[in-house]
Amino acid sequence: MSSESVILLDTVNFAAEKHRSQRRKDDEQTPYINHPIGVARILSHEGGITDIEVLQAALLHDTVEDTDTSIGELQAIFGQTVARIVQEVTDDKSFTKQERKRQQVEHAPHCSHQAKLVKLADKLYNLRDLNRCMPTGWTAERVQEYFLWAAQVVRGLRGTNPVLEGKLEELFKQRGVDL
Ligand SMILES: Nc1nc2c(ncn2[C@@H]2O[C@H](COP(=O)(O)OP(=O)(O)O)[C@@H](OP(=O)(O)OP(=O)(O)O)[C@H]2O)c(=O)[nH]1
Repeated sequence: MSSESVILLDTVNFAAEKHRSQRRKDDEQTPYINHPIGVARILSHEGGITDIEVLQAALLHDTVEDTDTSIGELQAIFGQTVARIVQEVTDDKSFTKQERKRQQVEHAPHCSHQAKLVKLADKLYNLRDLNRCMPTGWTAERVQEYFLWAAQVVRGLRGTNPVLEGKLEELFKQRGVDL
């Protein structure tokens, strides 16, 4: 097995252990790990990304925001670059949800190219997931609001990956949202 395959298996195993008890918000309570794996797969299979550190960061992108993982832990195990990308895509949960949403829009254009890739794939996954089924308790209005907000973030990520941006643009168009 190639050393990169070994690294990716180690990374996905770390993420799976960290997200072990978490579920998505859909009625089926899909295991949360499906999301980071899907984000990494979008990058490799649709975005044509082979940069292993971007793929690792995608697998780990919610570990600091949503589990007990620290950036220092990621740095020690996976190195400085992977930890830095994850840091860039991690919301500061000490702020209100509204403020975090505002910060994502403001920060998107200033992220590194690697972090922008992870953010694009993350949004693509979540928007497709919303088209697949509504999270428990969500209304059609909340879904539309998420699309509108996501478009603001994606506007700040333009010029990063034409394929992913094209697919996002199509999803926004279907909802009547201009990019
Ligand atoms: N579409 C969808 N999303 C789900 C599901 N389960 C969990 N999520 C997560 O919910 C978040 C979007 O919901 P919001 O209402 O905006 O945020 P909240 O988590 O603070 O409630 C996203 O996380 P996030 O880290 O806030 O991502 P993002 O909003 O930064 O993209 C998404 O990954 C699901 O079944 N479907």
